[in-house]
Amino acid sequence: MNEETKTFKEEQQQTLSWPFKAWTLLSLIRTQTSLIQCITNFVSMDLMANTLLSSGASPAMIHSLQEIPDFTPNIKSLCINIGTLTPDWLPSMKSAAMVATQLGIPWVLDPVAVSASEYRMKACLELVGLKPSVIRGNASEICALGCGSKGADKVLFITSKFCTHIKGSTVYMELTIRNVQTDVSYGVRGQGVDSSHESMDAVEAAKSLARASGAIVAVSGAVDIVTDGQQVVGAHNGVAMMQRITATGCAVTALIATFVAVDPLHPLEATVSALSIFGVAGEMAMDMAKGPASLRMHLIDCLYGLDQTSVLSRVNITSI
Ligand SMILES: Nc1ncnc2c1ncn2[C@@H]1O[C@H](COP(=O)(O)OP(=O)(O)OP(=O)(O)O)[C@@H](O)[C@H]1O
Ligand SMILES: Cc1ncsc1CCO
Ligand SMILES: [Mg+2]
Repeated sequence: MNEETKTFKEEQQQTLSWPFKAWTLLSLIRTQTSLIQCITNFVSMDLMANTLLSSGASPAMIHSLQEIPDFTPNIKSLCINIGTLTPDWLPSMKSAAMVATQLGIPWVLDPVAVSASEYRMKACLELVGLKPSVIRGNASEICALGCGSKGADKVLFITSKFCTHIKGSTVYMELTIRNVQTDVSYGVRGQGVDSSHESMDAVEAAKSLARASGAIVAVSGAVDIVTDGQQVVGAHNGVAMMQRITATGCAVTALIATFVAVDPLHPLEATVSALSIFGVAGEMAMDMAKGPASLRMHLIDCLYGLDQTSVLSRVNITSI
C-alpha cells in the first residue's frame, strides 16, 4: 500500500503490530539456531559473537578465502564489516558476498569509517555493488555513502560483471569494476568510526542509498532509521551509553543478519526488529549498569533473557 494513502487507523494498527513481529522473529531465532558467518574487524569479534550466541544464533568468524567455497554455501546469512580492512581480507569479503548473492543467502554490510580513506570508500562501493540485502551504518557513514546522492551516484557508476562457477566446492570468480571515480572528492575526509551526525540527518542519504543499491538501509542512533528507499520506519529504543561501548554498532549489524536469516523475504521488518530488540536489551541493562563495562555485560545477559512481556511492552517502532 502507498504510504500516503494509509489512514491514521492503519498507521496505528501497524505500530501496534511491530512488537508482535519482533517477538515472533526473536522466538524463531531461539528455536532455529541459524549459522551466521561474520567477516568482521578485530575489535568487534568478541562482542559480535556473544551477541549472536545470546540471541540464540550460532556465529562463525570464518574469513579465510580458502574456506569460503566449502563453508559459505551452508550458512543462513552473512555479515561483512570493513572496520579493520586490509588488502588481504578484501578478497574474502568479496568472495563470500558473491557466493551469498549467487545462492540467495541474505548478507549485511557494515561500512565502518567508510570516509576515512579513498581505499576504504572504493572497497565499500565494490561491496555495495555485490548486492547486500541490508546496509547498516551510523549517520556519518550513511551520509558519506549516500549523501546528496554523490555517493549514490558512485554506487550507480559501478558496473560489476560476475562470473562465478560453482564446481563441487570450488568457486572461481571474476569481478570487473569500472568507472569508480578516484579523482573526485567523496566529501568529508578523515572521519573515524564514531558518528558526528544525528541519525535523523541521514534520512535522505539513506533513502538515496537504498534506491541506488537495492538494499534496505539502516542508520543507528538515538532513533534507528530503516528504509527501503520509500518507506521509512524508526526504532525508538536503546540508551545513549551504548555508544560508549566499542562495537555495539558492529554487534547490532550482525544481529540484523540473524533476524534477516529467519525472515529473508521481509528484510525491512527484520532489520527494524533487530535494532529495536537490541535497544530494549540496552534499556533493561542500563537499569543495572554502573558504566559502559557493566552495561556491556548486562546487555548480553538481557538479550539472552528477554521475555515476551518485556518485548511487547517496550518495542517502540513507528513510521517516520
Ligand atoms: N543516543 C542514543 N540513544 C539510544 N541508543 C543509541 C544512541 N546512540 C546509539 N544508540 C544505539 O547504540 C548502538 C550502536 O549505534 P552506533 O550508532 O553507536 O553505532 P556505530 O557508530 O556503528 O558503533 P561501532 O562502530 O562502535 O560499532 C545501536 O544499537 C544504537 O541504536
Ligand atoms: C574502534 C574500531 N576501529 C576500527 S573498527 C572499530 C570498532 C568499532 O567500529
Ligand atoms: Mg560502526
